[in-house]
Amino acid sequence: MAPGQVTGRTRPMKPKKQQRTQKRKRDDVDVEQLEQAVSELDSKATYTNFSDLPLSAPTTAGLKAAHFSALTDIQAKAVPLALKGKDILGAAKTGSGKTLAFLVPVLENLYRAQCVGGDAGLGAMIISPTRELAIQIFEVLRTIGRKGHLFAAGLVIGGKGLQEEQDALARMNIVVCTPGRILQHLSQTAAFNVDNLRMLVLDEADRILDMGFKRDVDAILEYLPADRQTLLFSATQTKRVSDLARLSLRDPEYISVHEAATSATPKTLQQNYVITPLPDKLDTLWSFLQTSKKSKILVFLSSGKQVRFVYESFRHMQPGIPLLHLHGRQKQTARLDITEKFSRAKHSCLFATDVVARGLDFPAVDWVVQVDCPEDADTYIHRVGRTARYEREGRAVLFLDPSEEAGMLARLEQKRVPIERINVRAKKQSSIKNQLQSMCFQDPQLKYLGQKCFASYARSLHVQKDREVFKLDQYDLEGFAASLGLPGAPRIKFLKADAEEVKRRKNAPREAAVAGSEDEAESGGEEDEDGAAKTKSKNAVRTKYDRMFERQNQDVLADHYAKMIRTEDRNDVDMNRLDGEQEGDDDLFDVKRRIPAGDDSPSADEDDDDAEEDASADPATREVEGAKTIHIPGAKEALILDSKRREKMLKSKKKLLKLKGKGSKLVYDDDGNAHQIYELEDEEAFRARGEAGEQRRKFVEDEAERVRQADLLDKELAKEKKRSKREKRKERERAEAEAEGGEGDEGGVLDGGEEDGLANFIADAQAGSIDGSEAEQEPPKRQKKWFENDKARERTSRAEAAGAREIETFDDLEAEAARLLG
Ligand SMILES: Nc1ncnc2c1ncn2[C@@H]1O[C@H](COP(=O)(O)OP(=O)(O)OP(=O)(O)O)[C@@H](O)[C@H]1O
Repeated sequence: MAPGQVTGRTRPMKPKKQQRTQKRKRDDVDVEQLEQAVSELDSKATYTNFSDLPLSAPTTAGLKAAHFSALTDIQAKAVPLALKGKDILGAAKTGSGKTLAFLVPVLENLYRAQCVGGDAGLGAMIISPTRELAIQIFEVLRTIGRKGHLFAAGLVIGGKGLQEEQDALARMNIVVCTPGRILQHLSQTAAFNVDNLRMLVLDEADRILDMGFKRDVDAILEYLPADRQTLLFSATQTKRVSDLARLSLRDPEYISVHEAATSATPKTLQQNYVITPLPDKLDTLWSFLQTSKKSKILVFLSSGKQVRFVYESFRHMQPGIPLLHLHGRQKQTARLDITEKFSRAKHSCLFATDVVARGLDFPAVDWVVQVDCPEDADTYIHRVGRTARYEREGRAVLFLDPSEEAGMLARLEQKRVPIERINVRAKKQSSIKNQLQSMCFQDPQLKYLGQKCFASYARSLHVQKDREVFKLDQYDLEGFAASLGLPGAPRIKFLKADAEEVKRRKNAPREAAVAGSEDEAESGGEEDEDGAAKTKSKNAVRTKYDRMFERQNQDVLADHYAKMIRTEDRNDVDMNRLDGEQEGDDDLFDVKRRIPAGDDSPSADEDDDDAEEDASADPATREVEGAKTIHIPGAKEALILDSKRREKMLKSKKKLLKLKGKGSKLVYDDDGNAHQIYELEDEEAFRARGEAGEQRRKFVEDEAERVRQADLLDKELAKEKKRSKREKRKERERAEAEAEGGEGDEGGVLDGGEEDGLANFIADAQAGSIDGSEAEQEPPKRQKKWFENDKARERTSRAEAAGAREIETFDDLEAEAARLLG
């Protein structure tokens, strides 16, 4: 089988094509025999090997080449039924071979239907919730289809040019895809014809049918012919009647390999949990890595921001095991690269979101560590299923906050997940809190990541549906912030439920924009992190303001933005919130839209991105009394919003700075803690040191002594300076004297050393005199000074000339002085 391959019919037949045609003729005979054998197949019988089933020669050869011979439980039950054209809901444990349970029937049913080549059109569509899983399914399809099948198969998951995919789609017989991208083609690619579709497969069906993909899947189903075979597979299967109705299943067979089993997870998987209060989670994780350096570990965290922070901070601390990280916000190429690296690695630790929780078949994972509690038992089952695959051994450990223990254990018990508590050995437990703190202090980027990590974790807790497991008020969030190395918990604002309606009305324009974009996401979005459909606009025009207000966690400050805000306590990032708003502690983040007075539709300069950032992010902008007065922290007075010019001013960082007061100076101690220059001492500590008068006297004495010592030092330094000055002068005089003594001695004069300038000047003068041409000349006339007339200058010159001639000794000088005075 060649992916994306198509045969042309207008050109003369090449030898290869001839061979193919002959092969097809042979296949026709095969097909008839196979049809007969399949119709006689007893779907209730127990089959143990692939060779027991009526499979085509290419499939048999492909399976053999990949060393698949014995059927797994799910394969033994599902394949015969699927070969007979039945709709199937297949549920089996993770790693039990569900992929082959649907791929073998896909190849076989299309083969028997001779759905091959460009004219046959698309015969089978296999939908996966994530790109990584789609790629993996496609690889397995290639592996077992490469021995003689002529289907054109393709992968449509985005990340490539749309045009490229469009061209290939028109010729495909089998497509493996993600919901968002295939829907995009169904609605945009004219040549993509699905009228002949015979089989639809949903891998991780429960995930694909849940709310995140609902709109996409419903829209896809609209395009597909109703007369088709549908196969649904998952480790946690849906049996909801509404889902089955949506898919128009025809008398489906429900095959559950779980139901007979005592547990929903593989027998070879050892599962434990440890009670770790939220603030100690990273310490426990670090300690775990320190004791498992020779393992392959997959660590699940609840969001991409958590993943980034843990990866970046742990990387700096050099844990002694190669680290990788994967989340939905990474570029597709990077994601693939990391997936491959982790697959190949022998010892490595991958920090990841639930984007890798389902279906991925990383070889030989030793440990699955769930640092953040999964949202439900199904997610737990999929996560731990990344280890102990297909009869291999594996271990899983779940970190639970004390408040999560009872609720989560009850959920796991309901799903028949056997899990036991273990304790962390105190001896092995080490703390990285101080290291994280100093790293966050030194690296503002890391601190910013930490803030975002905190906010996203708090948000993830808040949006959890299962309130019996996730009790928001029982988490030590302050301690958690400290454990991330943050100087305090970024304050996250939760709305009060009853205040929600008021806010909704106030924020109506934003909500409309967000709702619009969500619609888009569900109908045309691509998968983003954690497998959720990503917002993607197609028809609605979204301005940058819409995007701006959709942003989450605006209350966590970016560095540049934090600098603009005067706070008593810099950790309290939510200090400058709207006046009069009440603090709630049990509801959603408040992402408050700040509406300029008298203008609901943003009118600022669309090109000024900085301005947009500042204006959007600045919680210091307040709405007071109908949003007419704005208070800028640090500004002397409130700013009245009475014109567009003033509004603009608020959007310019530079202008905003002008309105602000100056910051106060801080000094940092050796541990990196900031202090005011003069800080009041703790009163108790002060009293403990003795009576105030005595302390004062001692202070004065000490200071006097310090001043005396400093004075002595100063005097010594001054003396030293004087001495060296004197020596330098003497040195210079000596050099001058030597130079004068050596006049006429050419070598001596020109070898000026330190006093080159002087030596050269003398040499020039000599050259003039040797030349002789100007020997008898008068010295050049000096410039007239501003107070001299011509006569006065003449007089002075004569006197100078006379003086110059006569004064040679001290006696001459005295005589001249007497002459002048007399
Ligand atoms: N018949 C078989 N013989 C030997 N190995 C098999 C067989 N079927 C599947 N495997 C192997 O078992 C592993 C798990 O298979 P697969 O990925 O299909 O599991 P799964 O049930 O889809 O798991 P998940 O629920 O996590 O998606 C793979 O490495 C695959 O190669």
